[in-house]
Amino acid sequence: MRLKNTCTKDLRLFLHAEPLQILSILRSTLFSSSRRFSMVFGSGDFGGHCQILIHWKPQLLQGVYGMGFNRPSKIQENALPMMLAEPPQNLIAQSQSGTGKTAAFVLAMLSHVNPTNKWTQCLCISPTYELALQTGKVVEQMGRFYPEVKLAYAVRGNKMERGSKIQEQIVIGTPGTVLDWFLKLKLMDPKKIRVFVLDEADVMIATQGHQDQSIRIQRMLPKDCQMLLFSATFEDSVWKFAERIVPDPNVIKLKREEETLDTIKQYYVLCNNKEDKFSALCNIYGAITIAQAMIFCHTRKIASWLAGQMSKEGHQVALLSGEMVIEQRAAVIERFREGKEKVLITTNVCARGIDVEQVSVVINFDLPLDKDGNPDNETYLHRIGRTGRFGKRGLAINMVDSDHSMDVLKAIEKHFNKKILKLDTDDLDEIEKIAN
Ligand SMILES: Nc1ncnc2c1ncn2[C@@H]1O[C@H](COP(=O)(O)OP(=O)(O)OP(=O)(O)O)[C@@H](O)[C@H]1O
Repeated sequence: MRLKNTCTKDLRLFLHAEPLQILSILRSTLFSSSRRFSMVFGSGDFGGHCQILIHWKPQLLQGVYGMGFNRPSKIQENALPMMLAEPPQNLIAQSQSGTGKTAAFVLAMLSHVNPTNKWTQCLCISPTYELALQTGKVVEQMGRFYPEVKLAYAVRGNKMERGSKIQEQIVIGTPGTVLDWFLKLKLMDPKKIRVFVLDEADVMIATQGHQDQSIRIQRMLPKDCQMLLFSATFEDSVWKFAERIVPDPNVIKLKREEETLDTIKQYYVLCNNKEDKFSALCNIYGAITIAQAMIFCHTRKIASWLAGQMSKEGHQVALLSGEMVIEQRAAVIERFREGKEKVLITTNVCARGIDVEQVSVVINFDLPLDKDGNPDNETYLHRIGRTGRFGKRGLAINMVDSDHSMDVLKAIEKHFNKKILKLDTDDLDEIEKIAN
């Protein structure tokens, strides 16, 4: 067992260490001195220095390695020791999109479950149906060598009978349905929950009613239940919410300029109108090979116009928008994930958090604005985070078509303190260069 540095921030564990050895080192270094500490760490560096996931259930390690994970990301390296500690530690954690937060808390949930107990012990709430299903998929994949652990989805459409009891140890759902399962249908006992995860806290509070529902759920849980909250961004409102949800937390937080990943290159293109933006898009497609792309538009009308134009050009296009029922949306995302369509055109909210590995380019056909027409930095971050997943390189291209959208771009640039470079889409050589 080689341990380079025993300071909490820099704890490095190397492959081939026995799980029990690791555990005892973790206990003696991380947890004995102070129960509460915070860390700030750099971005985009998957370092390669930490080589093992701390674990002791062989079925779970098998699942982790079976997913092709052989080293943890920075957030996993930092958060897992706290999440897996005894006694359980509470955690508020921020990490950029696509850096492995979901995988981290899924591993924590799976490791805390007692499979012989046939009741719900771990509860994860997600802001949308799609995200709940996506997280469930990770549970299924990671837990596939651990079949004793079962999963249920507390989402709209999953009809349950009042008074029946949920035997699944892990429940993933959206806040409204989870509340119904607790209160109206009495399907599970909140007092038996040992791990509570709130995922995508920033998206959660942006959805009407979810904030209050989340707080109501949290209040029903036992005092010693482990509370974990994750978010890609931490505006003040998210932070206040997080503190209400997670008492006495350990905190992992990023500096503002670390919020955008260095692995995602950001550009803007100057255009005059939507037709002009479309021809810039065609030039980009003509110059570089794009595995899969996501294109964000401000309105459904523009999104469907663009989908029509791109289809005429021979692209396989999928359109995702808010007016679709959730099952339709899930089906569109699934087809895109399977690579049946190469382009996904969408409006704002429903595409947050979607994890599709092959997305190499994100295009903001329209820059993100909040409901008052101001720059929406959080949404920008979520959108560009659909590419550059897990240390891969990604490209984000913003279409600017007015003085106002230029102002929006400048404001976003200033907010994240990251340069967004100009791209001339008439110059094919230049486009080719940025893709390399
Ligand atoms: N240790 C690992 N090694 C290799 N790949 C990993 C590892 N952890 C996660 N991944 C993969 O990286 C991608 C992003 O992971 P994940 O969805 O957990 O990120 P996230 O931070 O939750 O993203 P978001 O904030 O967008 O929801 C997924 O495809 C996942 O399978």
